[in-house]
Amino acid sequence: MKRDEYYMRFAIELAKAGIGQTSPNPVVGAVVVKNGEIVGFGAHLKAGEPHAEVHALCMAGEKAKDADVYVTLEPCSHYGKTPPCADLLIETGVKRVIIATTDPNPLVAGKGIAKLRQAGIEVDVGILKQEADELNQVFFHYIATKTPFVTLKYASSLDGKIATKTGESKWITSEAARRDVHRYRHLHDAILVGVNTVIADNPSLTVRHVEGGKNPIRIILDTHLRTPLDANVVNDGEAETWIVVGSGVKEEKIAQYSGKHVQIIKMNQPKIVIDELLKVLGEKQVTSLFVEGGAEVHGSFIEAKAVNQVIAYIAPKVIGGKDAPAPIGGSGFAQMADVMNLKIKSVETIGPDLKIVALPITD
Ligand SMILES: Nc1c(/N=C/[C@H](O)[C@H](O)[C@H](O)COP(=O)(O)O)[nH]c(=O)[nH]c1=O
Ligand SMILES: Nc1c(N[C@@H]2O[C@H](COP(=O)(O)O)[C@@H](O)[C@H]2O)[nH]c(=O)[nH]c1=O
Ligand SMILES: [Zn+2]
Repeated sequence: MKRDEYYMRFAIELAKAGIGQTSPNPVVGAVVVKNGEIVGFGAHLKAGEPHAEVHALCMAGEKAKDADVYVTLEPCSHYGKTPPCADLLIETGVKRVIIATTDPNPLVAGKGIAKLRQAGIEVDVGILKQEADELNQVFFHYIATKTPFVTLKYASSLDGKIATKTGESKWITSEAARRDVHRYRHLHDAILVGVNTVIADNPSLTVRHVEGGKNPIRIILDTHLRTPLDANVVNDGEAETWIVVGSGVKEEKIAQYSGKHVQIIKMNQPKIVIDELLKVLGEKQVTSLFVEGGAEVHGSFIEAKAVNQVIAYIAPKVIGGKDAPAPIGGSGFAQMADVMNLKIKSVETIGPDLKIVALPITD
């Protein structure tokens, strides 16, 4: 068993090579071992390209016959954009397949394991399952719900303010914390802010502090289409930009943005309903959504119970003032019995700031 964990840990490390670039696929790592020697390994790097097992078996060549193969996710058994790995493992004549976790994709979900066993291959499941599941929390959520995994992020002062009473907010957190935020932007398919943030901050919402970072799709919640025509997000062409508006917005108003680098998404209700929005984004293959505020948007996602992860950056500063805004707007919960409960997943310092990651407790 110890050897199995050793090789699976290596496969998990390999899987991380694809983090942030395999969407809408999961990240997967694979290691081929023969007579106690690693003879091949691989990771899935991009949707549509070969799967981890294919890379690993290709590297192993002849040595893959009668070998042990460690995979962090159940080998696929269907023809997606690539042929099924289970069939390749069988054709190759491997002896044993060790799997960390099953694949909830209805097209796979146990069929890969069944196929291998029917072919007489020994299959062990569950080695380092916890660590392997952690890698693909976004993929597992998306496959199950067809809506994006939502991370809500805010930066506040020690006394819980996201700006001064005059609306100033540059900067609350440090350069180091903001770099960390850019890493999350790179990892996400899309980033979302409300039109008030666009009006107040004129943000670019791009990834600048990360080498080779990819810019997520920029989504602006803007019920009445108030996004300034000269805003960065509308003019810089740096990233795909969608403005989500309510059904009451007039076509001639939408026409004003026709020459801009934006796509207007008109919902079928006057107000933007978060659950509807998430379905629309899921249909557009947005598997992960980074909600960066402001307070009203955060309030609407919390009230819709549409948050899967909260990341709070707390700066050792005191802004004060009853009129200075707090991170979560909206009407809020009246009774303590109704508040949103979370479990703290991690607390760390980044530069002078604190970073807390918390996961909502779904009863
Ligand atoms: N004001 C702060 C933040 N403010 C975040 C704003 O909502 C908005 O996303 C930024 O102004 C966008 O800037 P950019 O041009 O996209 O880099 N976020 C932070 O993490 N720390 C802060 O101090
Ligand atoms: N990336 C990955 C798997 N991904 C599985 O296959 C599906 C994508 O198939 P395709 O469209 O052909 O790329 C994806 O939804 C997930 O269920 N499976 C594996 O055996 N190994 C891999 O490395
Ligand atoms: Zn596969």
